Amino acid sequence: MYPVSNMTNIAKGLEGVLFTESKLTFINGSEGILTHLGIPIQEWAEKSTFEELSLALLDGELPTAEELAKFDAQLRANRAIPDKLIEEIASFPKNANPMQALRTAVSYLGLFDPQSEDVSQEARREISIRLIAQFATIIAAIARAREGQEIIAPRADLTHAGNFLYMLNGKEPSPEQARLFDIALILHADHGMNASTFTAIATSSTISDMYSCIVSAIGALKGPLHGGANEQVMVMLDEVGTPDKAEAYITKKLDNKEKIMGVGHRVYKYFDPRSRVLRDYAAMVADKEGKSNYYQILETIEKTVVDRIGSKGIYPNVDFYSGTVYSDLGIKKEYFTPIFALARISGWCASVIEYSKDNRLLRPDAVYTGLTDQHYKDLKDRQ
Ligand SMILES: CC(=O)SCCNC(=O)CCNC(=O)[C@H](O)C(C)(C)COP(=O)(O)OP(=O)(O)OC[C@H]1O[C@@H](n2cnc3c(N)ncnc32)[C@H](O)[C@@H]1OP(=O)(O)O
Ligand SMILES: O=C([O-])CC(=O)C(=O)O
Repeated sequence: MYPVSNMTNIAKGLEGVLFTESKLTFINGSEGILTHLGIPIQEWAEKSTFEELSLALLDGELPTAEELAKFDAQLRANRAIPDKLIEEIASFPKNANPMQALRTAVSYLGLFDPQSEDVSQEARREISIRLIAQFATIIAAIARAREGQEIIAPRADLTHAGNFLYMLNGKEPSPEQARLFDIALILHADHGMNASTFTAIATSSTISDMYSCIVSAIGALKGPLHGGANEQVMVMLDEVGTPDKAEAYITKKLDNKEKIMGVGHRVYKYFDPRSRVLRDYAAMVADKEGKSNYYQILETIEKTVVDRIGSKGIYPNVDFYSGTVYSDLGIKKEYFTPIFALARISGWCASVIEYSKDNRLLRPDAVYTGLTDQHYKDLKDRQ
């Protein structure tokens, strides 16, 4: 008989387990507070840019104007992707899931990077800059190819957000549209030890290469319990149809013990502060464009959920309102999760770099609950 460990210490879902230190992101889930480098997310959204937050996360400090200008120039200079990759993306099956396509494209991109096997901190940072820049080009190319449209080359004279919308929609966005998208990217850039960041770190903890870390993270973000929820919220809105049907729809789902997408969070037991910022923009868009249908449905769903299960700590998360903002920018729901990745690439890279400074192999354990004292039985003796 082998010793069998006791079950009392299982932290299911690693809930509340502290495995490392980080100076990047702080979350207070009971009060709905999120900060990066100690600065509230609302201030980042109001005053900063995705470029600046990305650099601040990579280096763990606010950049000077000169450092930011250099980083911005590096991003602009690194937007192009290899022709071979463009050809490959153009040949992906049209019905492939865009997150599968992204995972494949990033893996393929790594084959062309002569630095890809270098796991030094300097190389990890240089690769990160290229990945942040090239994610935009890859995701826009995947969307265009999937829609049967011509792939558009990046432009160096536009901001990161503006250039992405240009490559995606085939026309330059207005400054307001580019800024709105920039804010959405800021809100999604990092979020502590979420499942995809943890996955990236787990891969990096074996001293694996940057591309492998990011490909692992894309796979984790894809699921509907994490980044995939934003697309599912739009599916729900289309199922509901009109605002007057929202309350009955949600009540029925909750009565049937079904989950509502875009609400609930492992850490937030109150409003996710990112959902408040996005709600304000969603409301603005609804008023301005007279497109209030989705917004009104969401408002009713929010009220019904908070009334019914707010006491369990279930409130809207970041995925709840983001889709309506993206829809207004002409983005189809199939691309919402890749767009989450477009922002989260900064957090993934920054977290891998931070963890690698004082690496320790991640290797938790499981309580063994299987058989003991068995012996191999020949196939012929098994029933
Ligand atoms: C960017 C992001 O990743 S944000 C999260 C995006 N994901 C979603 O929006 C998917 C919907 N939400 C969920 O599935 C969950 O809230 C998660 C996975 C995000 C977090 O789940 P957990 O921390 O494991 O919470 P858990 O499942 O223990 O829920 C606690 C209670 O709230 C209920 N609950 C949690 N989320 C929801 C939901 N979305 N709808 C209805 N009830 C819910 C659970 O059924 C459970 O009820 P019970 O105690 O009566 O059994
Ligand atoms: O932190 C989490 O578990 C999920 C989340 O909100 C994010 O990744 O943005």
